[in-house]
Amino acid sequence: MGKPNFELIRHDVVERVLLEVDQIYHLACPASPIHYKYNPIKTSKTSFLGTMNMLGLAKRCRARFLISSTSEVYGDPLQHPQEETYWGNVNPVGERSCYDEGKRVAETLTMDYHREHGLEVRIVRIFNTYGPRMALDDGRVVSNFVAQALKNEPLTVYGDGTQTRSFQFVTDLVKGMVAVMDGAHVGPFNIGNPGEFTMLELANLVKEVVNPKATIEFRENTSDDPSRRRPNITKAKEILGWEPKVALRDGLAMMVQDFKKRLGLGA
Ligand SMILES: O=c1ccn([C@@H]2O[C@H](COP(=O)(O)OP(=O)(O)O[C@H]3OC[C@@H](O)[C@H](O)[C@H]3O)[C@@H](O)[C@H]2O)c(=O)[nH]1
Repeated sequence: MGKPNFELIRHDVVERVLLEVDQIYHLACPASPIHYKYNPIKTSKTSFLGTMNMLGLAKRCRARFLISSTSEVYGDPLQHPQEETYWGNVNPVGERSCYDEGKRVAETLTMDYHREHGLEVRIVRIFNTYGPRMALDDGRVVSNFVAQALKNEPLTVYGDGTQTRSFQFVTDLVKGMVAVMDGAHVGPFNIGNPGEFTMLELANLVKEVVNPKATIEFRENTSDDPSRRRPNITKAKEILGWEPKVALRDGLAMMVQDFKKRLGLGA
């Protein structure tokens, strides 16, 4: 921002756009379950038509194209931890499938442009990510718990809290994506932090780091919630020399500073 060669354009990727570019990081899509389920047909359109439009743009400019895919392509995984070679266990007719199947077809389109048109493409599968500047109403678990703990509200644990996730700090993700884009391999690459936690463990860690007086409230879980998730990152480590550096406890502390400011609680 403010740099002479920087241009910010607000545009819906579902509509075509003519730009001159060398590289495309195609990240456009709601990623929080409450947001992608809010308008599921639009989520599918964004994943399919949006990706097709961005691939068309990459083809016209001969630009290198990176698709931000997701750990959700593995669905409720029967393999644990998940390797890139795993084809996944996704419900095609469930409430999450607009996103899961949307990202799966986005990967398919990406590979077809690569095979049919020789386009240079890269695929990253992003695992749960958190960090400063997340929307306060994002709805994903880490930002929910941090905001709730700061506001002295109960931490809302969905289901019995035994489901697991592996959380990566945003700066690790950005470094991973750039390493994939600048590297020589198409992927797919899992980009995530293998440190795995149950939601109850996460709630207790947030209590410890943010507010020891916070309480926990159990809520009904959402449908098709994956029971466990953890990336195998051997491929990214060996091929790209990338691995995450920020531990959950340290990442949470950095997030708290930012959330405090934005909630008007003083840093
Ligand atoms: O307040 C909450 C929110 C969520 N949860 C639970 O926490 C777990 C994680 O839920 P989130 O909504 O943060 O994220 P999910 O893992 O379901 O989906 C995410 O996965 C990977 C990314 O690609 C996507 O950004 C997103 O779809 C789930 O088991 C959910 O039930 C809570 O216990 N309490």
